[in-house]
Amino acid sequence: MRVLSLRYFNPVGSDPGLRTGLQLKRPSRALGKLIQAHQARTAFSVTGVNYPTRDGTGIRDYVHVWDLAAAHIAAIERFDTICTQAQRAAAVNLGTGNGTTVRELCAAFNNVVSTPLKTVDAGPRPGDVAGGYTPSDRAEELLGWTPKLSLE
Ligand SMILES: O=c1ccn([C@@H]2O[C@H](COP(=O)(O)OP(=O)(O)O[C@H]3O[C@H](CO)[C@H](O)[C@H](O)[C@H]3O)[C@@H](O)[C@H]2O)c(=O)[nH]1
Repeated sequence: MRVLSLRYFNPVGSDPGLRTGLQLKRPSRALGKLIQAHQARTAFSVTGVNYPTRDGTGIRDYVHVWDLAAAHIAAIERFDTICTQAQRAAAVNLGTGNGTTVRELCAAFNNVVSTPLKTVDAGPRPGDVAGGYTPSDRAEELLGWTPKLSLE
């Protein structure tokens, strides 16, 4: 068996034609929670404000679903050259290479909504980590893939 693993970092976004959007009634992840708080006009809880990051909040690599879709197409097209009998398995990180903190995510959200969101600082979620982000050199080398869309 030959396996090509695509390791998404934090997928966000929707179809740029806006034919899809948030599908979950009770989202648990940051962007879904931001949308939920905005719609309900409640405060968004920033879970963890003392991490060793530039503003103390968790840092993640938010990568657009449209870019992830393009990576899948490239993976199918190049599968036989990446995964050979000699090299049967490969793993590729898919991220933007840019870390975004929760406060930066909130600021980006507020740039595109009419009513700015209020935030409240809260304790860290159990087991949560400061986070990280990934370079996409390997994805570029193997898949010819680079992310095209930013958080903005
Ligand atoms: O209401 C919230 C929700 C999240 N965050 C913060 O936002 C950042 C991102 O949190 P997410 O839950 O959106 O993403 P995680 O990377 O922490 O985890 C999610 O993405 C992972 C893969 O990247 C796994 O799939 C995991 O199960 C899933 O919860 C974290 O710093 C978190 O503390 C808040 O401040 N408030």
